[in-house]
Amino acid sequence: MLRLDTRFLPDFPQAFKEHGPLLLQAREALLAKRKDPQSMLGWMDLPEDTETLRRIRRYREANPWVEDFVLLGIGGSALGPKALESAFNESGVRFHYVDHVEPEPVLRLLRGLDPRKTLVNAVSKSGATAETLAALLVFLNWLRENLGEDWRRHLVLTTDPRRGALRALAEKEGLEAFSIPENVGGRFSVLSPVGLLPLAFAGMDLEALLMGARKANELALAPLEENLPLKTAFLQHLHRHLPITVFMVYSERLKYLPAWFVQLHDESLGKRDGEGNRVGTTAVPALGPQDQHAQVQLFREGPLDKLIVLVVPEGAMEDLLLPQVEGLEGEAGYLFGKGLFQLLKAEAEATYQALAEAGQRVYTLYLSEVSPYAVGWLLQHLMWQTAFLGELWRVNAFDQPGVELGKRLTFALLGRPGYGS
Ligand SMILES: O=P(O)(O)OC[C@H]1O[C@](O)(CO)[C@@H](O)[C@@H]1O
Repeated sequence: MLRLDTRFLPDFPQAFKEHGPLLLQAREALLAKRKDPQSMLGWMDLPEDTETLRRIRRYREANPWVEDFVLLGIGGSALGPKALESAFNESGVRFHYVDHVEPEPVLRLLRGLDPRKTLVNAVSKSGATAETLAALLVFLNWLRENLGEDWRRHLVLTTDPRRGALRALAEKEGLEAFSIPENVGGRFSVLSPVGLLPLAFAGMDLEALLMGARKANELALAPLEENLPLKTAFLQHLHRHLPITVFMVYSERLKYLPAWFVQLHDESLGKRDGEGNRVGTTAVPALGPQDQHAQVQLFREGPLDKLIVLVVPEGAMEDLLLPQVEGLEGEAGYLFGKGLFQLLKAEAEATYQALAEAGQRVYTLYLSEVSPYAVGWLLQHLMWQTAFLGELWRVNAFDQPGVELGKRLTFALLGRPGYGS
């Protein structure tokens, strides 16, 4: 269950009603592109793809020996699985993410792994990402050196159905490979094999995850009054004059979710529009209660230049009672006999009120609980929010031209042929 609370934005309901035609027009414009394979809207259909889920489950069952799962990938090829595995891994399989190029942690990882018990999943839609290719060179060589001809069973690829270096490698070596649909972009791919394959090894309830995402799809197509994604897209649109949008999650299990949202929001919406104007707001990640002892100072007394979104669970899957401890009555007596979740909820509510009191524009998305269903709903909801904003801000939410120069300069610095010196 996902519930929007805008009690500190009293002007919102009326403004939402007044902008109804604009919002419905944006939705129509987006949906009109749905049939065009170039439109990159395939993420809308992922929650219905039960055939891929069946294939992934069969692959998981055929490989019960895995004790360490190493994901090689970056950006949308790592952030989604990392966020969900961190929240829902109950399997005992250890996960490692090589989504960087710092040698020491990679060396430490290699020295600690047993290749016979390790499955490496290289994830790259393009098959051209330098960080992922570098990691693949290391781990493919490591598997070959340690396992001989058996190495092929320990490497699975997730990539484009037809193109790119990873697809070519899979075909040449007869490797197991899963496809990222051509019309699904990286930061929208968490419900494709990019997320589903690792999460199957993490023992996550993937049916519930996809069921929640289907709920978000249903609401995105609903009439205005029930249309949660249009409501939060409009909240972002109404506050587009504020340069910062804070995404603050009150869940330790979801601590990697803000990084996933930062890529989704900033890489989709930080663009030039049709007239060449620079468009976009900056997503700032935050974690409760950690940032009550950090960024909240800035949010309370710094510039009133932020739209703040709190993501707060309303219930716990299980709670932990705080015992009485003799000698701590003075300072901690008010906690005796309360549940830890009661403290989490009180702190989230207090922060919500304190931020509103400071004059920041703030709203809350309440999750019924941190469950696969509720988080699947939230992820797909945020993808719809982002896609609607692309229409409202007249930008292409599904490309990322701005990241290309850095890649070309890297190639030149490394002397890649055809990229200058
Ligand atoms: O999955 P790939 O093609 O390796 O891309 C990884 C990431 O790099 C980007 O393409 C940006 O360079 C992101 O959009 C993407 O999530």
